[in-house]
Amino acid sequence: MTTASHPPFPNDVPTHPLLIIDYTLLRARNPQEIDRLWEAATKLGFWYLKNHGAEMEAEGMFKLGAETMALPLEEKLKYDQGSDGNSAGYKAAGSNAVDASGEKDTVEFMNIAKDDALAWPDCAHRRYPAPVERCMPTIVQPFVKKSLEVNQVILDIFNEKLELPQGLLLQQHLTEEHSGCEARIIKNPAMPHNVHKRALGAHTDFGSLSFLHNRLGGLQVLVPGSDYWQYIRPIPNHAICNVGDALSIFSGGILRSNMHRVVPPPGAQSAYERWSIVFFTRPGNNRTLRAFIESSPIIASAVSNKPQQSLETNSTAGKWFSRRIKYQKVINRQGPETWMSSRGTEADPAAA
Ligand SMILES: O=C(O)CCC(=O)C(=O)O
Ligand SMILES: [Fe+2]
Repeated sequence: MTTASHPPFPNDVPTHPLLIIDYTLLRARNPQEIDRLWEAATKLGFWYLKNHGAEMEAEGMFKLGAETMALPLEEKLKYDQGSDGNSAGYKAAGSNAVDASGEKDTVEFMNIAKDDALAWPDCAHRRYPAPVERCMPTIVQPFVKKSLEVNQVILDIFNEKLELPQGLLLQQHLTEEHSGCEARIIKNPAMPHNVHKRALGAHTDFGSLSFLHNRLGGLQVLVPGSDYWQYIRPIPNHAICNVGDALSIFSGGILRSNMHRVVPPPGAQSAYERWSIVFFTRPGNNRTLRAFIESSPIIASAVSNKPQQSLETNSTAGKWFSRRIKYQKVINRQGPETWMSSRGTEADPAAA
């Protein structure tokens, strides 16, 4: 990994530590490592993952990202995700709000749907800029497949810890079913030292599991019980994993979908472009988002202990996802209520 080209994360900036989970131990179903993962996933919902085996694939995605984002803006805009709630495609900087006031974000994304990556050379939803199409079989597909594999192992472990019937969580996330699963390339421009614009507003992730690779600081979490943002320090070759809304809802709130945001990197790192690569595992579009109370006594008891929390969304994963994307868009904004319409579990005070 190329870390030499930018200054290290400053030592004088406070960070929030995360548990470091070893994927090779998880794959071997090591009971102690599973307990540590469980602690991380239920208390904060974030952890580092080492030895995940996707280091080379992520590196390929960083290179592809640089080539893709270097295209002229007008070329990238030909692949725009639009404003109707579709995620796949390009999201220009400034097209999403970062808060209820409608302030604009500073990041650009290229979202590549898992369905398109796996259907290539056919197309499931849409086509992508030339570098992405060219690298689909050599870089995107291997990254998507590795990420799916890692997240499936974690889902299977959560399934057992939640005492769900075998395979129930995996059935919500079948690879061959169309879903919002996607690979994302994120670029935030270098910012002048005195500019503190939020790159990505405070949010919870929409899907089940996020597998994130970043190099510069800027990711921050709001730790339960505290009211200030804390940086997560990037560690070379360690992915940052987190639970999203869908998995939190399926688990009756036992697994935590925690608020996070992205701000410019701290200290001398702020003079550099910030890049990240994410894979989001999300349920099949037709799966209903609700707690599995009939399938697990521990989920049933978690739900009955928090009667105020709304875990009956009456929404499919596809609709939930599409609503959140649509109402984040500045172009769809009518007022603060539009931002509220884009919210997921973070809007539910009982989930805090
Ligand atoms: O870039 C990062 O470090 C985090 C990105 C993120 O939170 C997201 O894309 O949902
Ligand atoms: Fe996120």
